[in-house]
Amino acid sequence: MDNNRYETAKPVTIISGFLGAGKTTFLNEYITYRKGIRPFIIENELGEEGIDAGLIVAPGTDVFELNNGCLCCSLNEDLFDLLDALWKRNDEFDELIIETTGIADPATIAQPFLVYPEIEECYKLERTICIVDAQQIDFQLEETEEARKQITFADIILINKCDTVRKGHLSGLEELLRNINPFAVILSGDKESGYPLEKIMAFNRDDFDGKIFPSGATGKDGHDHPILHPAPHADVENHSHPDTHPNHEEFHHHSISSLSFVFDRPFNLDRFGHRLMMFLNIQAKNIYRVKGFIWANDEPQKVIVQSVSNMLAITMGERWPPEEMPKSRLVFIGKDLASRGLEKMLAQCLDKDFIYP
Ligand SMILES: Nc1nc2c(ncn2[C@@H]2O[C@H](COP(=O)(O)OP(=O)(O)OP(=O)(O)O)[C@@H](O)[C@H]2O)c(=O)[nH]1
Repeated sequence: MDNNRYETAKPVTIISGFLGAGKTTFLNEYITYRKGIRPFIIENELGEEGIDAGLIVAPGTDVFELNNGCLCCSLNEDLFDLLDALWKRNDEFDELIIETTGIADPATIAQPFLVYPEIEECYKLERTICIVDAQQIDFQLEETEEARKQITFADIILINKCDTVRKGHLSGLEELLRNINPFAVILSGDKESGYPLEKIMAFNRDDFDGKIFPSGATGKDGHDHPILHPAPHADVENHSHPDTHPNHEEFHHHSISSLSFVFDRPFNLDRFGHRLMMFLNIQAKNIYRVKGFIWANDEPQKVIVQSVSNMLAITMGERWPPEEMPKSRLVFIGKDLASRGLEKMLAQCLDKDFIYP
């Protein structure tokens, strides 16, 4: 990267938050609010199948997908290369936004921006926002370390999904979050009533510099070694099952793993919704997140599948492009995922009578 770029350094926003907290939903609002400012978005997803990029609503938004790994560990080296490559076309965008995976440690992703001078010259980390699911966060804090790390490193904690909890719950939650991170600005909102974007944009990280480094991350000074480490190899398994056509990709990150499925035969939508709901109810403690698009019989549109814990939402997306053979893509993220059971359950929901054209 060239030197003396400080004046033109691109502002960077990191959006973190546990699986399904509402990062992509917030990102869509953020981009809409910043109309006229050209964002470049880095979408990092755990599974082989990138789903989030397809859920970005602003047309023509520049989205780069980094899938099948986590920027905070296995893809950390890729981030450096990407930032380098991106700088060469820096006249094409005004700001950089990174949406992390739901289990990323944002401190590791932010570190290069804060302590690596070559990057700091070109990119200025303006804010890290942690999206918190008002309803699920107690469970997530109890069950995982990742949710706590994300809150600890945030400049701004945005309590999301306030529509799903009672008002009284929010004051207790705010106190809990303040105990975890006393330095963050705590805000709240939800997708229906909106987010306090003006306050978020007014936040100036420089006012807080030096105060918010948790253990494991360091301030601007004192580093004389490269921050980006070579990636440890992800543990990848690949199976193929000719009768149902799913592709499995599994890798482990901390104790959380993901399973991706691709099916080229349509689902029976009623059976799918019913079976998945039952499965989630039984497995709610293990399955943190399901997301994807499915091809359902007789539906000209993609069917969007979203679940956080055992809350399942099935909605209609855009039409399948006529030139594209529809395919269902589903990602399951959780602990001790039973791949055989999941595959069997999904295979049972396929439309058995479908005949390939
Ligand atoms: N009730 C309610 N649901 C919400 C709100 N925000 C997001 N959701 C829903 O929560 C689900 C997950 O939202 P996403 O924005 O995809 O969450 P995410 O954090 O990007 O998910 P991952 O990238 O998989 O970690 C979707 O079904 C959203 O529609 C909200 O404020 N209220």
